[in-house]
Amino acid sequence: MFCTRKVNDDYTWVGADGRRLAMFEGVYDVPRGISFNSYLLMDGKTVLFDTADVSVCRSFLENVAHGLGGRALDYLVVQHMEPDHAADIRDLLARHPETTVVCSAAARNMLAQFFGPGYEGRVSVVKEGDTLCTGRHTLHFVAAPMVHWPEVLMTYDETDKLLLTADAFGTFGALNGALFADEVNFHRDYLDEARRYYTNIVGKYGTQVQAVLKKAAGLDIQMLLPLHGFVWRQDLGYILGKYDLWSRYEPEQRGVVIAYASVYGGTENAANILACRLREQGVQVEMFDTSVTPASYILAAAFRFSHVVLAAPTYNGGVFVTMENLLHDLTAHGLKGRRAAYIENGSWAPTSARGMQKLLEPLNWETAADTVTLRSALRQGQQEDLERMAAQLAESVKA
Ligand SMILES: Cc1cc2nc3c(=O)[nH]c(=O)nc-3n(C[C@H](O)[C@H](O)[C@H](O)COP(=O)(O)O)c2cc1C
Repeated sequence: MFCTRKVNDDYTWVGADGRRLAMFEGVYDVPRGISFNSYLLMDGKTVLFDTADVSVCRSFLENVAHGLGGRALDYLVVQHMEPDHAADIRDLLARHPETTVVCSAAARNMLAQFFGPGYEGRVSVVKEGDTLCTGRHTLHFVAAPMVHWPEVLMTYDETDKLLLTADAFGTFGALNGALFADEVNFHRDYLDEARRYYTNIVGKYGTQVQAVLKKAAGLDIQMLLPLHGFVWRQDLGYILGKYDLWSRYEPEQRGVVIAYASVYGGTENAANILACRLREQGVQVEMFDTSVTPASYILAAAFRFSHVVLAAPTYNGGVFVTMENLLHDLTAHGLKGRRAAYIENGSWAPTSARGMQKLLEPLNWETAADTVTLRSALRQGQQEDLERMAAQLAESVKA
């Protein structure tokens, strides 16, 4: 049975929630599920914006059929070829031989890569500035290359003043019956997952996001329709403001993320003591054990806060493996402008601070405090080293 929601008079959400996915894109756990959004415009011509993930194909096709109410599907606008939105294209086009695919030239090539030959005759390639009139509605295509794939298009409906944003403004988390961000307490219940979605999936492409935000600033936008998460029809400045900060790599909050790795507890002990000394000085702290918390959460926290403390044992002459993994992730996402401090540990030749700094070199982070070196465990007098680190960090956080 169909499960759809009206966005407005002419647009209908025909997507689906997924709650059985263990790992989104094979990397990100999604304990609260994820939605795969697709939108149907019913006008003189009918237009579907993107398809959905293979896991929700049956519900999606049922929703589209219901939304069309027996009418032909004139256009499928493919804004993004990533399979969580494009996997159902083949099934959809098999059911609708009348449909023309509207997409960028890069998406046309990917269509052939994913689905083989046979679609060329059904594709109409559009580029930035091209329009499609469907009757009452005029659609403008806005190129959004590398937000976060090269073929991405966004679509601006100048009639209803809404922007279909592809993966931008998405969030992890199923919709659970809500469609609009103003139907939930987004700030309290979804912002963390929106940040984790943005920073991990789009975060590397801050420059490209800034370019799209500049284009968006020139449009009168009343609604944002992303491919995951909620439709924004109120307080658009809130989410646009977050995207502006995140894409400029500006922290949302002054404070310290402490990410530590520890085999036997010595490094963890030092990290806990440092957290106490920081709190005593009124500094906001968030702590993560890199062996327990997936890197995606720690990366998102590092985007949120201004300072990062990294604490890890030396491991076979290098850095303990779960910390090494986190540092690769931070570097891969190009997070700029954080200030860092390091706690290293080793039972015979502690070198993990140097190892961590080397891994983070491409980010050019400034160092905010003297490194603390443990030899197996904190020894008498080393509490003072941690106090000094906390004082230096507190000064830098409050600067
Ligand atoms: C597999 C393995 C490799 C290690 N390699 C080194 C090393 O190369 N240099 C060193 O000084 N300590 C090395 N250590 C020792 C740990 O770094 C040291 O015991 C440290 O104090 C552990 O900190 P923790 O109590 O936070 O787990 C190694 C330990 C293990 C288990």
